[in-house]
Amino acid sequence: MTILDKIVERKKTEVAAAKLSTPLEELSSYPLFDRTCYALKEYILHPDKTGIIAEFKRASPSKGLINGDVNVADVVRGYQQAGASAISVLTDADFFQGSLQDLTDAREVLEIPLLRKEFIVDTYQIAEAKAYGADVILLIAACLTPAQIEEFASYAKSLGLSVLLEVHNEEELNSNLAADVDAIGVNNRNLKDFIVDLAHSYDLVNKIPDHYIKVSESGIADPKTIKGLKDAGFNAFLIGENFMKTDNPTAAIHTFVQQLR
Ligand SMILES: O=C(O)c1ccccc1NCC(=O)[C@H](O)[C@H](O)COP(=O)(O)O
Repeated sequence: MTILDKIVERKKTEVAAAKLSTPLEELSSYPLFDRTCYALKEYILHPDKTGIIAEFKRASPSKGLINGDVNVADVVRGYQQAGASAISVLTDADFFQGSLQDLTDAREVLEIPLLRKEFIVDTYQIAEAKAYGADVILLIAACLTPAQIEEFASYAKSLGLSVLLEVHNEEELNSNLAADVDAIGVNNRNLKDFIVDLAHSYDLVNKIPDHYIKVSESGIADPKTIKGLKDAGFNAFLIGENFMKTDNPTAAIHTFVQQLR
């Protein structure tokens, strides 16, 4: 069993418990459920922004603890001030030490799109994303069937959320080009063995239809890499560990962004 299989198994149990403790009708009465979301496409394509989707990530299966001594609101506020186009917050507790509270704490200080970075296996988690403050959800092709991706993307759209579809290879890309997806992310990290290789982005960029926002995800640690990915056709860059592993993620993103200009 791979880590990804274990995460997905754990998610199914977690969702079943959440549905019992907070039924969907209750979620939809949460104050944050009734709001207009920030549209991912608009912020990624905005000329004053960097295209960076900066991620708040305390820990990961591949690296263990990355940074246990950080405040989510302080970090994401700093990311926003540095010119991030959007923010990603991991909400998984068992493998990434995240929470839905982190998502809400981030929402309170942001005026740019907020991605719930989660392993979505059920539409319930999409409603939960909206109720706790997200504007964008992630659908991971390696965890879902093409029919689920269509259904989940359509449900997210009905709630006004943007949808980022994550793929790792050409087969996942070609089987899942759903109409309600806004952005396609190529994860440079293989979620089964954690090997990171930017070649995945370069191999797939021209195969992604141009009406989708194109995002390169994982393993980005050098501003020069962004220049190369932009020249190849990417609009956005998901970066977590490179900022989070430092003592001061806000200072790290500021320095990184200055080197982009
Ligand atoms: O990061 C991991 O170890 C990981 C393991 C298993 C499933 C997902 C995982 N990460 C999620 C992500 O996709 C990254 O957090 C995101 O792309 C940022 O990557 P990085 O800049 O390398 O932190």
